[in-house]
Amino acid sequence: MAQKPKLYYFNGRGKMESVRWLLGAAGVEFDEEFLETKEQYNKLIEVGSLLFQQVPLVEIDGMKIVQTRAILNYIAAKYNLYGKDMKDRLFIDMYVEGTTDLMLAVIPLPFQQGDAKAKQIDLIKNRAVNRYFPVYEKALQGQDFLVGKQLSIADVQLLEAILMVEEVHNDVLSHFPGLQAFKTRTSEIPTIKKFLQPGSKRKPMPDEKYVATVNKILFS
Ligand SMILES: N[C@@H](CCC(=O)N[C@@H](CS)C(=O)NCC(=O)O)C(=O)O
Repeated sequence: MAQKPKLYYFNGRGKMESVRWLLGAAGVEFDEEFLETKEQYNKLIEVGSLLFQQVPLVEIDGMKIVQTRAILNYIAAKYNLYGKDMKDRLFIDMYVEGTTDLMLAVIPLPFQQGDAKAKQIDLIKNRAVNRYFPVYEKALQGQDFLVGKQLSIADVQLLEAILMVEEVHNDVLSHFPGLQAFKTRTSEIPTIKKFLQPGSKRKPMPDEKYVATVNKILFS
């Protein structure tokens, strides 16, 4: 039996969360090693596991792979979540880059304070409502999935992004009926439903402990 993928990252969302989501949606079980100390991180660098001295790192199919996009693309292709042809993949990639950009606006929030944080919160709403969500609302008109007739990484990441933005602005979908329906529909897909249940590998909103661990390992 093939070994389960193993994820190396902090015990929190960050750049690894989309990988957890994608494996969850694919129905693939995985193990995790959480970085708690600088020694652990330095050791991964010393033994040559981190190509660019950065996590996320995923051990899968006998390889140690880094760079979030590369990891996600590999998993999406392996588990048939990457469309049926080159043209599908092109649109999937564009949609995924959009949700990635939106989520990259949310990820730094726990590390920010005061005015900078307030500005970032405003920016997130502005970008979600005026730039990104209208595109997905339109793309979903008359169809269940963003690209073609099957679930892809683009849908999985869109649901992740919607839930993430809703944690900051809970009314953000109020003018997007298509996205509301998409959220309900996609959350009912059995593998995703399971991933959304308490006790799954999905990480909660980052807390102070997570922020302190990341700061200690990367910035001290
Ligand atoms: N392009 C990389 C960036 C990864 C990245 O910035 N990782 C952070 C943790 S989230 C890191 O390891 N930083 C240490 C460093 O850059 O020296 C990716 O998307 O995976």
